[in-house]
Amino acid sequence: MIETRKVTAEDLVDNPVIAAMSEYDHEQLLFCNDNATGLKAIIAVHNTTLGPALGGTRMWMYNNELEAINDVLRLSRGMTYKNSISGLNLGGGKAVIIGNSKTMKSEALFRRFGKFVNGLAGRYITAEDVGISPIDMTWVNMETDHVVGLPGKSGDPSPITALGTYVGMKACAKKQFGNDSLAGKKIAVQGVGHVGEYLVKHLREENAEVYISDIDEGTLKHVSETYGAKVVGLDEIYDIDMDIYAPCALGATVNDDTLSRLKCSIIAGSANNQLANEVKHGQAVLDKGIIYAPDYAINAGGVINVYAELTSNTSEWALQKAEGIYDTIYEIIKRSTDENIPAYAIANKVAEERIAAVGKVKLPY
Ligand SMILES: NC(=O)c1ccc[n+]([C@@H]2O[C@H](COP(=O)([O-])OP(=O)(O)OC[C@H]3O[C@@H](n4cnc5c(N)ncnc54)[C@H](O)[C@@H]3O)[C@@H](O)[C@H]2O)c1
Repeated sequence: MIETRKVTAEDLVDNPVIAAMSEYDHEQLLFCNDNATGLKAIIAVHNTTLGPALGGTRMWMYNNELEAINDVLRLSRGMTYKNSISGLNLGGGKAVIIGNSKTMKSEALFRRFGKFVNGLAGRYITAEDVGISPIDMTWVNMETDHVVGLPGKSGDPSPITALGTYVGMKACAKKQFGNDSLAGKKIAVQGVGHVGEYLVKHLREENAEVYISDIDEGTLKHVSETYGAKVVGLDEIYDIDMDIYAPCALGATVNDDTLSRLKCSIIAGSANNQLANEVKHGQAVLDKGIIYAPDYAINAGGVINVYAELTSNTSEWALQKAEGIYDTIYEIIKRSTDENIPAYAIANKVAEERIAAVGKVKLPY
């Protein structure tokens, strides 16, 4: 997670939006409006030093423009860090469509959005995010080639995200326990949806003792029976005796309350924005001697998957690249321990260092 100071109503009175962009060095913010289709969207290009800005499009009923601006600025910056730390030749971008994803979708709206994306001539490449389905992206694709993750292309990113999370967890085990075996380790996986289920499969194949929770009873029963994982309550999961906590559902589950209860010595999962407050809880985790695998580094399998599609690499290449998350996480947590600096801050530094180094030999895209 990359925290950004939120733009306030006062900022917008005293300063133009561009001042908010300059705070975290965003390159471009494109406001898109089309009365005929009802499209209201914002595309943010944060940084293109490493390559074209890639990041998904989110459709959300924001309460006001300020919320949408804040979200797109924060998310696009996060993509710059994720793409950089993953060693991809991609910058960071994101788009938000302001509207109700249940009632406002149409072919015309997404084709109009696709025209706006196309107008950026490849500086921004879009993909699915919250509120967007594959069919929506096929409509976008009718107007622009700058789309990834289309049906029939690189496919479901969840298995590769789970693989990256699994190997990242093993890297944490190596640092914390002296070897990377997860056999016999007590691991609590919160949320056994697309990524969580594949992760449980890897863990059970290595004979870890796996505990699971999920709000969906059917999913819980399926995963428990298929892999022999033990079901625990939604809140109980924070209190059980465990070695590793793997958040794979919600953000902000590492917070004041849970940190006073968690008995684990590793936090490694696929969920985005795991630390409720990056600075406060990143430091608290370090102080408690817990190894934390920064979320955007450990869950980068999905973006690696679409990068393979973009660069015409094979799925084997993507799998191999995702296995490299082991080394990425190990380097971050080793530096975190050696320098006594929270892991999230080290991850940010590593991402920034790569951008600065490559920036010396390359003009922005
Ligand atoms: N799918 C990917 O490739 C990918 C890539 C990067 C990051 N992520 C992140 O990983 C997480 C999981 O993604 P996913 O694709 O598996 O999503 P998903 O929706 O398929 O699975 C999430 C699961 O969490 C469950 N859940 C919701 N609230 C819960 C709660 N309070 N307690 C326990 N379980 C709860 C849901 O019922 C669901 O089964 C998300 O945070 C997502 O943003 C996913």
